[in-house]
Amino acid sequence: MNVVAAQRFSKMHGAGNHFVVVDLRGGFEPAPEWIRAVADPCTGVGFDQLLGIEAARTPGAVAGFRIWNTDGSPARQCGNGARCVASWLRREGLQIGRDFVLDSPSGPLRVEVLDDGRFAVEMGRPDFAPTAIPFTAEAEAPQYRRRLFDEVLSFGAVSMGNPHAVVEVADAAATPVATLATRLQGSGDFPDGVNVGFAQVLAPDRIRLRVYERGVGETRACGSGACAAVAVLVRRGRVGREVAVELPGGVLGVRWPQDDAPVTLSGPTAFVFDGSFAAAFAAAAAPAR
Ligand SMILES: N[C@H](CCC[C@H](N)C(=O)O)C(=O)O
Repeated sequence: MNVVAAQRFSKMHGAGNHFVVVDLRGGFEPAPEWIRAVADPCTGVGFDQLLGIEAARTPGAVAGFRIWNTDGSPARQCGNGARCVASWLRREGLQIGRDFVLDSPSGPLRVEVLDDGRFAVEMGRPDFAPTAIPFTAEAEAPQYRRRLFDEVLSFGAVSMGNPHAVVEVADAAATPVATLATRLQGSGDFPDGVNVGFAQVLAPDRIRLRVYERGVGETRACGSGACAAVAVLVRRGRVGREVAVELPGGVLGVRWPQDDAPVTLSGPTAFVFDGSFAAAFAAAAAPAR
């Protein structure tokens, strides 16, 4: 049987951040070339991340998932994706109640079902230690400064299971996001690369955010980026512990009750369509495991 031709998928989005969800439980292993082909919005489907559903890995979890970026690289954390995986599993008929655990590449995540297709995910504790990110700074600080070409960029850095830098800006809409983010990504300061957020504080409980992701580019929404932005801004005393994050694709809720507590991310999920890949996609796919 041609595993890839038979491979079904769902196109979903969470606050405008779009995903292709595939079920890996039958043994299908996506190859990087195949992932890049599916990511192309003209000749493939188009996504910010490919999400692969797997069996649970830890006791107590109902299922697991893996994450890939459009360039075929694996990612360790995806907040919007975790909500879409939860929604996908519920639609599949998995009896999961209102509160359950999913195994993500960066560890188990607790998920809560809210109303109207919304889900909340516990994204773990922000880790500001440079070695955890990883980031080459010698000591941890709320803000770092780096000269990049002709200007000095100030930013905070944190791991939400994946690496994030957060730059506070006066006007997110007017910020040259791609230029600044690719300079920071190319600086060599983040050995595993970095997702770069540009946050404009509107009020202590509301920010505007644009995120340029590692392995993807600018996205309409980034869940872990929203958590990272709030964590960095809380640490600098710029916002409170419960913040609405306005992204180009929608609004996400971020709550970080106290320093030693996990950050909770809430927001919408939506199904766009279901499909199955044509046989032509098989050419670039790896054999089944
Ligand atoms: N969009 C995702 C994050 C993807 C991060 C990925 N680009 C990486 O390499 O870490 C989210 O909603 O959290």
